[in-house]
Amino acid sequence: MANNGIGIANLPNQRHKIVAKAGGHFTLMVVGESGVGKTTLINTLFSTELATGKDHNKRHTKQLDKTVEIDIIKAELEEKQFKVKLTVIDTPGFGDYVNNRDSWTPIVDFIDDQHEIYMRQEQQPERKEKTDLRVHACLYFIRPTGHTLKPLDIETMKRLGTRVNLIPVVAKADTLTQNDLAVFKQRIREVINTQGIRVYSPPIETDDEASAEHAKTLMSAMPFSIIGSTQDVQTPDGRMVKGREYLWGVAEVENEDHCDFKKLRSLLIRTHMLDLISTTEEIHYENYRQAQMETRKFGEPKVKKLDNPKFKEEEEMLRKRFTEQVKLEEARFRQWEQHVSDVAIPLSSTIMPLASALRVLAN
Ligand SMILES: Nc1nc2c(ncn2[C@@H]2O[C@H](COP(=O)(O)OP(=O)(O)OP(=O)(O)O)[C@@H](O)[C@H]2O)c(=O)[nH]1
Repeated sequence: MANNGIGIANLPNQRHKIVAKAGGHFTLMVVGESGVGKTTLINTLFSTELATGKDHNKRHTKQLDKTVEIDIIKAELEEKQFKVKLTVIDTPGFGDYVNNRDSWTPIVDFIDDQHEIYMRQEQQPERKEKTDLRVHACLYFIRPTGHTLKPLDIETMKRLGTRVNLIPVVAKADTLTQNDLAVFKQRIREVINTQGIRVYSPPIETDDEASAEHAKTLMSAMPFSIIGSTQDVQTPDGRMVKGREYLWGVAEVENEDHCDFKKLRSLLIRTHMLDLISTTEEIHYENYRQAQMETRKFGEPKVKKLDNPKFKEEEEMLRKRFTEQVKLEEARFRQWEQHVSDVAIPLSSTIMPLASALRVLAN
């Protein structure tokens, strides 16, 4: 029978057409210390100058405002007539300070707030045009120290993993030797396991051997080592590739022997974008919704957390200083009072006889 595009068997094609026409909406968050290569990777991933780098000479001035910022970059990408509205959430300022305690708070709050905004919109009678900035994947950049995860990495990843599809990446993989990189990745995997950090794992489809195999390869490569570069360079054997040139040769972005960039790109853009979107909806958003529904009445606004731990710390310090100042002033006042009463006693001893003499005179 000729396939005329009608029937249940054609549903996947129909769905493909509908989805292709409507396009997708994908939100990617990047978290990592300054200069770890976030901007470069974003530009390498999407082959465009999507994100502009920061002025690294001015980085020291960030110490003054002491907050992690949230930058939103929007772009529309098209590949093979499939449009994707891409939103990249950058988080400059993370890990830049001497005391980085709680520097994950603005990031975690942003993720929660997006779930909250979406949930509130769903509860409205008119639900057509929803603003949706729920984060579908979060790339966590690990500095290539070659040692292990830092406490800040562990604490932040723990909090991110329960809220979002967390994908850890080892940044600037070209700065480590292949051997050191393998050891570093193994150590990170061990810490992730022992600390119970939840990371995104692609689903293993039992009915599709090829994709199950692909998913397994992706999983075993976690945390993905990456090299970012938008520069075209020539390899010693004459190929033009995206990479970074060194005296010893070229570190190639798309060479699987050099790093896992291709695997990461495949996961994000080619094979698992839809899964990242649906797990965000079905797991992370549902978790948030359920947790909120258990503690709030329908339609009730969220109690805004004013107790940012960082502000709380400052408030506590101010209160202490104020109390000390008051105590000091009180002591000074008491001293002065004592002094006044010491002076007043001899004075009263002269005034009193004078008063009785006057009274006698008056009589
Ligand atoms: N060796 C090496 N250097 C890299 C790599 N990726 C980026 N860099 C360099 O690292 C520096 C910082 O890169 P950015 O992409 O601006 O880093 P960032 O994380 O966006 O930094 P902020 O914008 O300050 O948050 C630049 O000089 C890049 O050329 C990489 O994979 N390997």
